[in-house]
Amino acid sequence: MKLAILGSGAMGCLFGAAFNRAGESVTLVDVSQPHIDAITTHGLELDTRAGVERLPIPACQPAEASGPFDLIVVFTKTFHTVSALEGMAHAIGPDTHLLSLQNGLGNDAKLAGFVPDGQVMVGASMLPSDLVGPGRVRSHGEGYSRLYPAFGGDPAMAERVADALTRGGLPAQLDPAIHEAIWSKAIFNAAMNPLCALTRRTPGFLGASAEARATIRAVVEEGVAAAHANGRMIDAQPIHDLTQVSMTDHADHEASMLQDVKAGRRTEVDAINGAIVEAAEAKGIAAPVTRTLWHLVKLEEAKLAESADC
Ligand SMILES: NC(=O)C1=CN([C@@H]2O[C@H](COP(=O)(O)OP(=O)(O)OC[C@H]3O[C@@H](n4cnc5c(N)ncnc54)[C@H](OP(=O)(O)O)[C@@H]3O)[C@@H](O)[C@H]2O)C=CC1
Ligand SMILES: CC(C)(CO)C(=O)C(=O)O
Repeated sequence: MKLAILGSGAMGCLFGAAFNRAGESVTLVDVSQPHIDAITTHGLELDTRAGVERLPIPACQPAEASGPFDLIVVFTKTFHTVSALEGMAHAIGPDTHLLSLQNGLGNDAKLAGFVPDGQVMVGASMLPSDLVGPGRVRSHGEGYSRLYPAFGGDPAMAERVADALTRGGLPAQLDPAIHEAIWSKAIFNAAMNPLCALTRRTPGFLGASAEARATIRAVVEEGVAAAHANGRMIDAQPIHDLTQVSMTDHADHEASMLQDVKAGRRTEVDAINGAIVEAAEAKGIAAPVTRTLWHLVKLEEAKLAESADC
Protein backbone atom coordinates (compact mmCIF):
# COMPACT_ATOMS: atom_id res chain seq x y z
CA MET A 1 0.00 0.00 0.00
CA LYS A 2 1.33 3.44 -0.94
CA LEU A 3 0.30 5.80 1.82
CA ALA A 4 0.92 9.28 3.17
CA ILE A 5 0.55 10.55 6.71
CA LEU A 6 -0.83 14.08 6.42
CA GLY A 7 0.26 15.88 9.59
CA SER A 8 3.28 13.94 10.83
CA GLY A 9 3.50 15.22 14.37
CA ALA A 10 3.20 13.12 17.52
CA MET A 11 0.51 10.69 16.33
CA GLY A 12 1.35 10.85 12.62
CA CYS A 13 4.93 9.72 13.24
CA LEU A 14 3.82 6.97 15.65
CA PHE A 15 1.41 5.57 13.05
CA GLY A 16 3.80 6.18 10.13
CA ALA A 17 6.40 4.11 11.98
CA ALA A 18 3.92 1.23 12.44
CA PHE A 19 3.04 1.20 8.71
CA ASN A 20 6.77 1.31 7.90
CA ARG A 21 7.49 -1.66 10.21
CA ALA A 22 4.68 -3.57 8.51
CA GLY A 23 6.47 -3.10 5.16
CA GLU A 24 4.09 -0.51 3.67
CA SER A 25 5.38 2.39 1.55
CA VAL A 26 4.99 5.45 3.81
CA THR A 27 5.66 9.16 3.23
CA LEU A 28 5.52 11.51 6.23
CA VAL A 29 3.97 14.81 5.08
CA ASP A 30 4.17 17.89 7.27
CA VAL A 31 4.54 21.68 7.10
CA SER A 32 7.36 21.97 9.64
CA GLN A 33 10.61 22.20 7.64
CA PRO A 34 12.93 21.66 10.68
CA HIS A 35 10.96 18.46 11.48
CA ILE A 36 11.20 17.24 7.84
CA ASP A 37 14.92 18.07 7.73
CA ALA A 38 15.62 16.19 10.97
CA ILE A 39 13.76 13.07 9.74
CA THR A 40 15.47 13.24 6.33
CA THR A 41 18.94 13.65 7.83
CA HIS A 42 18.81 11.39 10.91
CA GLY A 43 15.70 9.23 10.41
CA LEU A 44 12.61 9.38 12.62
CA GLU A 45 13.60 8.84 16.27
CA LEU A 46 10.82 6.98 18.04
CA ASP A 47 11.04 6.33 21.77
CA THR A 48 8.53 3.69 22.98
CA ARG A 49 8.42 1.16 25.79
CA ALA A 50 10.12 -1.26 23.33
CA GLY A 51 13.15 1.06 23.16
CA VAL A 52 14.46 3.78 20.86
CA GLU A 53 14.29 3.20 17.10
CA ARG A 54 15.63 5.30 14.25
CA LEU A 55 13.57 4.73 11.12
CA PRO A 56 14.55 5.98 7.64
CA ILE A 57 11.13 7.15 6.40
CA PRO A 58 10.80 9.71 3.59
CA ALA A 59 9.41 13.07 4.75
CA CYS A 60 8.35 16.12 2.74
CA GLN A 61 6.14 19.18 2.43
CA PRO A 62 2.59 18.64 1.04
CA ALA A 63 3.46 20.23 -2.32
CA GLU A 64 6.33 17.73 -2.76
CA ALA A 65 4.24 14.61 -2.00
CA SER A 66 4.06 12.47 -5.10
CA GLY A 67 0.70 10.71 -5.43
CA PRO A 68 -1.73 9.35 -6.09
CA PHE A 69 -1.78 7.52 -2.74
CA ASP A 70 -3.89 4.45 -1.94
CA LEU A 71 -4.39 5.87 1.53
CA ILE A 72 -3.93 9.25 3.22
CA VAL A 73 -4.09 9.17 7.02
CA VAL A 74 -4.99 12.62 8.33
CA PHE A 75 -3.25 13.41 11.62
CA THR A 76 -3.25 17.20 11.66
CA LYS A 77 -5.11 18.97 14.45
CA THR A 78 -8.84 19.04 13.55
CA PHE A 79 -8.84 22.76 12.70
CA HIS A 80 -6.18 22.13 10.01
CA THR A 81 -7.90 19.14 8.34
CA VAL A 82 -9.59 20.96 5.46
CA SER A 83 -6.65 23.22 4.54
CA ALA A 84 -4.25 20.25 4.82
CA LEU A 85 -6.36 18.17 2.42
CA GLU A 86 -6.61 21.13 0.05
CA GLY A 87 -2.80 21.22 0.06
CA MET A 88 -2.74 17.49 -0.90
CA ALA A 89 -5.43 17.67 -3.62
CA HIS A 90 -2.81 16.86 -6.29
CA ALA A 91 -2.03 13.55 -4.54
CA ILE A 92 -5.65 12.36 -4.20
CA GLY A 93 -6.62 9.99 -7.04
CA PRO A 94 -9.97 8.35 -7.92
CA ASP A 95 -9.20 5.35 -5.64
CA THR A 96 -7.57 7.18 -2.72
CA HIS A 97 -9.02 6.33 0.70
CA LEU A 98 -8.88 8.82 3.57
CA LEU A 99 -8.65 7.89 7.25
CA SER A 100 -9.03 10.11 10.34
CA LEU A 101 -8.24 8.87 13.84
CA GLN A 102 -8.25 12.47 15.12
CA ASN A 103 -10.01 13.46 18.32
CA GLY A 104 -13.38 15.20 18.35
CA LEU A 105 -16.65 14.97 16.41
CA GLY A 106 -17.26 15.84 12.74
CA ASN A 107 -14.07 14.50 11.14
CA ASP A 108 -16.11 12.31 8.75
CA ALA A 109 -17.88 15.32 7.22
CA LYS A 110 -14.56 17.11 6.64
CA LEU A 111 -13.03 14.13 4.81
CA ALA A 112 -16.18 13.55 2.77
CA GLY A 113 -15.55 16.78 0.86
CA PHE A 114 -12.47 15.24 -0.80
CA VAL A 115 -13.29 11.63 -1.88
CA PRO A 116 -16.49 9.60 -2.46
CA ASP A 117 -18.25 8.62 0.80
CA GLY A 118 -17.30 4.93 0.41
CA GLN A 119 -13.59 5.89 0.62
CA VAL A 120 -13.84 7.72 3.95
CA MET A 121 -12.76 5.84 7.09
CA VAL A 122 -12.86 7.18 10.63
CA GLY A 123 -11.93 5.92 14.05
CA ALA A 124 -10.42 6.68 17.41
CA SER A 125 -7.11 5.90 19.08
CA MET A 126 -6.34 5.65 22.78
CA LEU A 127 -2.57 5.71 22.22
CA PRO A 128 -0.70 8.66 23.74
CA SER A 129 2.15 10.35 21.87
CA ASP A 130 4.33 13.45 22.27
CA LEU A 131 6.43 15.34 19.73
CA VAL A 132 9.51 16.04 21.84
CA GLY A 133 11.53 17.90 19.18
CA PRO A 134 12.16 17.99 15.42
CA GLY A 135 12.27 14.38 14.22
CA ARG A 136 11.74 12.99 17.74
CA VAL A 137 8.56 11.35 19.07
CA ARG A 138 7.89 9.63 22.39
CA SER A 139 4.99 7.28 23.16
CA HIS A 140 5.11 5.40 26.43
CA GLY A 141 1.51 4.21 26.85
CA GLU A 142 -0.60 1.30 25.77
CA GLY A 143 -3.80 1.76 23.79
CA TYR A 144 -5.97 0.39 21.02
CA SER A 145 -7.23 1.99 17.83
CA ARG A 146 -10.58 1.32 16.16
CA LEU A 147 -11.68 2.20 12.66
CA TYR A 148 -14.38 1.54 10.08
CA PRO A 149 -15.84 3.05 6.89
CA ALA A 150 -17.59 6.24 8.03
CA PHE A 151 -20.64 5.91 5.80
CA GLY A 152 -20.89 2.12 5.50
CA GLY A 153 -19.82 0.10 2.45
CA ASP A 154 -17.00 -2.34 1.87
CA PRO A 155 -14.66 -2.62 4.90
CA ALA A 156 -11.85 -4.27 2.84
CA MET A 157 -9.54 -1.22 2.98
CA ALA A 158 -10.24 -0.74 6.70
CA GLU A 159 -9.27 -4.39 7.21
CA ARG A 160 -5.98 -3.89 5.33
CA VAL A 161 -5.22 -0.81 7.45
CA ALA A 162 -6.03 -2.51 10.77
CA ASP A 163 -3.94 -5.53 9.75
CA ALA A 164 -0.93 -3.38 8.77
CA LEU A 165 -1.09 -1.35 12.00
CA THR A 166 -1.36 -4.48 14.13
CA ARG A 167 1.57 -6.13 12.30
CA GLY A 168 3.51 -2.89 12.79
CA GLY A 169 3.00 -3.01 16.57
CA LEU A 170 -0.09 -0.81 17.10
CA PRO A 171 -3.11 -3.07 17.80
CA ALA A 172 -6.07 -1.94 15.70
CA GLN A 173 -9.47 -3.46 15.10
CA LEU A 174 -12.54 -2.90 12.96
CA ASP A 175 -15.57 -1.59 14.80
CA PRO A 176 -18.89 -1.37 12.93
CA ALA A 177 -20.19 0.82 15.81
CA ILE A 178 -17.46 3.34 15.02
CA HIS A 179 -19.56 6.46 15.58
CA GLU A 180 -20.41 5.27 19.09
CA ALA A 181 -16.68 4.68 19.72
CA ILE A 182 -15.89 8.19 18.45
CA TRP A 183 -18.57 9.74 20.66
CA SER A 184 -17.26 7.81 23.68
CA LYS A 185 -13.71 8.98 23.03
CA ALA A 186 -14.84 12.59 22.51
CA ILE A 187 -16.74 12.51 25.82
CA PHE A 188 -13.67 11.09 27.57
CA ASN A 189 -11.52 13.88 26.07
CA ALA A 190 -14.15 16.55 26.96
CA ALA A 191 -14.00 15.42 30.58
CA MET A 192 -10.23 14.99 30.98
CA ASN A 193 -8.41 17.30 28.55
CA PRO A 194 -9.76 20.75 29.56
CA LEU A 195 -9.11 20.06 33.26
CA CYS A 196 -5.54 18.99 32.47
CA ALA A 197 -5.05 22.08 30.28
CA LEU A 198 -6.58 24.52 32.80
CA THR A 199 -4.72 23.16 35.84
CA ARG A 200 -1.50 22.46 33.85
CA ARG A 201 -1.55 19.06 35.52
CA THR A 202 -1.76 15.41 34.46
CA PRO A 203 -4.62 12.93 35.15
CA GLY A 204 -2.97 11.70 38.37
CA PHE A 205 -3.42 15.17 39.90
CA LEU A 206 -7.09 15.23 38.88
CA GLY A 207 -7.63 11.80 40.44
CA ALA A 208 -6.48 13.13 43.81
CA SER A 209 -9.11 15.92 43.76
CA ALA A 210 -12.76 15.31 44.71
CA GLU A 211 -13.72 18.49 42.82
CA ALA A 212 -12.03 17.32 39.63
CA ARG A 213 -13.58 13.84 39.89
CA ALA A 214 -17.07 15.35 40.34
CA THR A 215 -16.56 17.63 37.31
CA ILE A 216 -15.34 14.70 35.20
CA ARG A 217 -18.42 12.63 36.17
CA ALA A 218 -20.74 15.52 35.29
CA VAL A 219 -19.18 15.99 31.83
CA VAL A 220 -19.45 12.26 31.11
CA GLU A 221 -23.15 12.23 32.09
CA GLU A 222 -23.87 15.32 29.96
CA GLY A 223 -22.00 13.85 26.99
CA VAL A 224 -23.83 10.53 27.20
CA ALA A 225 -27.20 12.36 27.31
CA ALA A 226 -26.14 14.35 24.21
CA ALA A 227 -25.08 11.14 22.43
CA HIS A 228 -28.42 9.46 23.21
CA ALA A 229 -30.36 12.48 21.97
CA ASN A 230 -28.37 12.18 18.71
CA GLY A 231 -29.14 8.48 18.29
CA ARG A 232 -25.78 7.18 19.57
CA MET A 233 -26.77 4.70 22.29
CA ILE A 234 -23.55 4.48 24.28
CA ASP A 235 -23.07 3.40 27.92
CA ALA A 236 -21.73 5.83 30.51
CA GLN A 237 -19.97 3.22 32.65
CA PRO A 238 -17.14 2.30 30.22
CA ILE A 239 -16.34 6.02 29.86
CA HIS A 240 -16.33 6.51 33.65
CA ASP A 241 -14.02 3.46 33.83
CA LEU A 242 -11.72 4.94 31.18
CA THR A 243 -11.41 8.22 33.10
CA GLN A 244 -10.51 6.15 36.18
CA VAL A 245 -7.84 4.21 34.25
CA SER A 246 -6.47 7.51 32.94
CA MET A 247 -6.20 8.92 36.50
CA THR A 248 -4.40 5.81 37.79
CA ASP A 249 -2.55 3.99 34.96
CA HIS A 250 -1.83 7.09 32.80
CA ALA A 251 -1.36 9.36 35.81
CA ASP A 252 1.64 11.18 34.29
CA HIS A 253 0.51 11.40 30.64
CA GLU A 254 0.22 14.95 29.34
CA ALA A 255 -3.13 15.12 27.52
CA SER A 256 -2.79 16.64 24.05
CA MET A 257 -4.72 19.77 25.18
CA LEU A 258 -2.24 20.26 28.03
CA GLN A 259 0.64 19.94 25.55
CA ASP A 260 -1.08 22.58 23.40
CA VAL A 261 -1.55 25.21 26.12
CA LYS A 262 1.97 24.63 27.45
CA ALA A 263 3.28 25.32 23.94
CA GLY A 264 1.00 28.39 23.58
CA ARG A 265 -0.91 26.70 20.71
CA ARG A 266 -4.60 26.69 19.83
CA THR A 267 -6.41 23.64 21.28
CA GLU A 268 -9.03 21.30 19.80
CA VAL A 269 -11.64 22.23 22.41
CA ASP A 270 -14.10 23.44 19.73
CA ALA A 271 -14.15 20.00 18.08
CA ILE A 272 -14.45 18.23 21.46
CA ASN A 273 -16.41 20.16 24.14
CA GLY A 274 -17.82 22.63 21.59
CA ALA A 275 -19.11 19.92 19.26
CA ILE A 276 -20.73 18.00 22.14
CA VAL A 277 -22.45 21.15 23.48
CA GLU A 278 -23.73 22.05 20.01
CA ALA A 279 -25.00 18.50 19.40
CA ALA A 280 -26.75 18.56 22.81
CA GLU A 281 -28.31 21.98 22.32
CA ALA A 282 -29.48 21.10 18.79
CA LYS A 283 -31.67 18.48 20.50
CA GLY A 284 -32.83 20.84 23.27
CA ILE A 285 -30.53 19.43 25.96
CA ALA A 286 -28.31 21.59 28.17
CA ALA A 287 -24.68 20.63 28.83
CA PRO A 288 -23.63 23.40 31.27
CA VAL A 289 -20.48 21.84 32.74
CA THR A 290 -19.15 20.85 29.29
CA ARG A 291 -19.98 24.36 28.03
CA THR A 292 -18.20 26.04 30.96
CA LEU A 293 -15.03 24.00 30.40
CA TRP A 294 -15.22 24.87 26.66
CA HIS A 295 -15.44 28.59 27.49
CA LEU A 296 -12.67 28.45 30.08
CA VAL A 297 -10.30 26.83 27.58
CA LYS A 298 -11.25 29.46 24.96
CA LEU A 299 -10.41 32.11 27.57
CA GLU A 300 -7.07 30.42 28.19
CA GLU A 301 -6.37 30.40 24.44
CA ALA A 302 -7.19 34.14 24.27
CA LYS A 303 -4.84 34.79 27.19
CA LEU A 304 -2.03 32.83 25.52
CA ALA A 305 -2.60 34.66 22.20
CA GLU A 306 -2.46 38.01 24.03
CA SER A 307 0.84 37.14 25.76
CA ALA A 308 2.29 35.97 22.40
CA ASP A 309 1.46 39.43 20.96
CA CYS A 310 3.27 41.28 23.80
N1 LIG B 1 -1.04 13.32 20.96
C1 LIG B 1 -1.85 12.42 21.47
O1 LIG B 1 -1.54 11.77 22.49
C2 LIG B 1 -3.17 12.11 20.79
C3 LIG B 1 -3.66 12.91 19.76
N2 LIG B 1 -4.83 12.54 19.12
C4 LIG B 1 -5.34 13.34 18.01
O2 LIG B 1 -4.51 13.18 16.87
C5 LIG B 1 -4.49 14.38 16.08
C6 LIG B 1 -3.04 14.83 15.90
O3 LIG B 1 -2.54 15.17 17.19
P1 LIG B 1 -0.98 15.31 17.48
O4 LIG B 1 -0.22 14.31 16.69
O5 LIG B 1 -0.83 15.34 18.94
O6 LIG B 1 -0.70 16.76 16.86
P2 LIG B 1 0.69 17.44 16.46
O7 LIG B 1 0.50 18.91 16.60
O8 LIG B 1 1.83 16.79 17.17
O9 LIG B 1 0.84 17.07 14.90
C7 LIG B 1 0.10 17.70 13.89
C8 LIG B 1 1.09 18.03 12.77
O10 LIG B 1 0.35 18.50 11.62
C9 LIG B 1 1.12 19.55 11.04
N3 LIG B 1 0.30 20.32 10.12
C10 LIG B 1 -0.41 21.47 10.35
N4 LIG B 1 -0.97 21.91 9.21
C11 LIG B 1 -0.60 21.04 8.23
C12 LIG B 1 -0.84 20.98 6.83
N5 LIG B 1 -1.57 21.91 6.20
N6 LIG B 1 -0.31 19.96 6.12
C13 LIG B 1 0.46 19.02 6.72
N7 LIG B 1 0.74 19.04 8.07
C14 LIG B 1 0.21 20.04 8.80
C15 LIG B 1 1.59 20.31 12.26
O11 LIG B 1 2.60 21.24 11.96
P3 LIG B 1 2.65 22.60 12.87
O12 LIG B 1 2.88 22.14 14.29
O13 LIG B 1 3.78 23.37 12.29
O14 LIG B 1 1.29 23.25 12.72
C16 LIG B 1 2.05 19.16 13.16
O15 LIG B 1 3.38 18.77 12.86
C17 LIG B 1 -5.35 15.39 16.84
O16 LIG B 1 -6.66 15.40 16.36
C18 LIG B 1 -5.34 14.84 18.28
O17 LIG B 1 -6.46 15.21 19.04
C19 LIG B 1 -5.51 11.42 19.45
C20 LIG B 1 -5.07 10.60 20.46
C21 LIG B 1 -3.90 10.90 21.24
C1 LIG C 1 -3.79 10.23 24.82
C2 LIG C 1 -5.26 10.40 25.05
C3 LIG C 1 -5.97 9.11 24.67
C4 LIG C 1 -5.57 10.56 26.50
O1 LIG C 1 -5.25 11.70 27.09
C5 LIG C 1 -5.78 11.54 24.23
O2 LIG C 1 -6.72 11.38 23.48
C6 LIG C 1 -5.24 12.92 24.32
O3 LIG C 1 -4.24 13.16 25.00
O4 LIG C 1 -5.85 13.80 23.70
